[in-house]
Amino acid sequence: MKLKFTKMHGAGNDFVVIDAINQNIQLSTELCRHIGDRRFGIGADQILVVEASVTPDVDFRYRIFNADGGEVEQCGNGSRAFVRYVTDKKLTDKSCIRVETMSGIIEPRLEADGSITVDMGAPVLEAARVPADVNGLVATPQGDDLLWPLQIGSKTTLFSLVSMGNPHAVQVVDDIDSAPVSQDGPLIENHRCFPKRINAGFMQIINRHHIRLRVFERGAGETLACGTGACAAVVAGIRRGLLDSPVRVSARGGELSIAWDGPGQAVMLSGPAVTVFEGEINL
Ligand SMILES: N[C@@H](CCC[C@H](N)C(=O)O)C(=O)O
Repeated sequence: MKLKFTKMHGAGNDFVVIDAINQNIQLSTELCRHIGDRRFGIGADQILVVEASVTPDVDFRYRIFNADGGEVEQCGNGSRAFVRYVTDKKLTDKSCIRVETMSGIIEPRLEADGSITVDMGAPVLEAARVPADVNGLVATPQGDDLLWPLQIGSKTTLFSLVSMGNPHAVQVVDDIDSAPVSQDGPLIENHRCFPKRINAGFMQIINRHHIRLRVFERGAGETLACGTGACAAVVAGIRRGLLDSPVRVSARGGELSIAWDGPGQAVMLSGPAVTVFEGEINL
């Protein structure tokens, strides 16, 4: 079988995007792993699948698979790539579209200047709903925020737990370049407190409107940028009184911008979405 695809990225977080409206494709875990493989397949952090929605008033269904083949709830950078894709492929002529994901509806908007802003919905801040099993742990109150002390290797680290539809554990570090991302990332991702595993964010605060961020993503390893990770880090930083909206997020692969007005409000994510090439793969 031949499958047409488009290779895209958002701030270096790269995707294989597949049109499942005009192509008949059944994606298995194995197939996603093969497509995501950088040596034997095409190579990507995530595989994004564009489907028609069956829900009234919703334009598309958007499915997200990590490079390890697991289907996940949300992908912020992918949602911008999704909009660029459906617009360029003329699958819609709307500038504001409603997209169904595993974790609910998101509303990305194509701005007049070509940039894309996504209403990512309100963050979930209760640890149990992230989900995290923190029974027995003592949370550290900081204002109205809670920091959870987790044993990572031989040390105890304080984490903010945030769900943007997908789970994030965010810690503040002094220096992002020397942060133990590759060493601690897998330990955090697979920590026994996180029944669905977790994305591990390492945030360095530059000033109240600017952070540097690295994310060890669940199912993909460290990526050059993580959109939901940027949302989660900014939400955590604002709740701890360390940041003010809007916040510029410098990732290794590019810049994102996050705005959030506080609990119960939607997080707005802006950033680039770029098409790299089109191709066809024999499967
Ligand atoms: N790169 C993404 C997040 C993709 C999913 C994540 N790895 C997970 O497993 O939750 C983004 O830009 O948000």
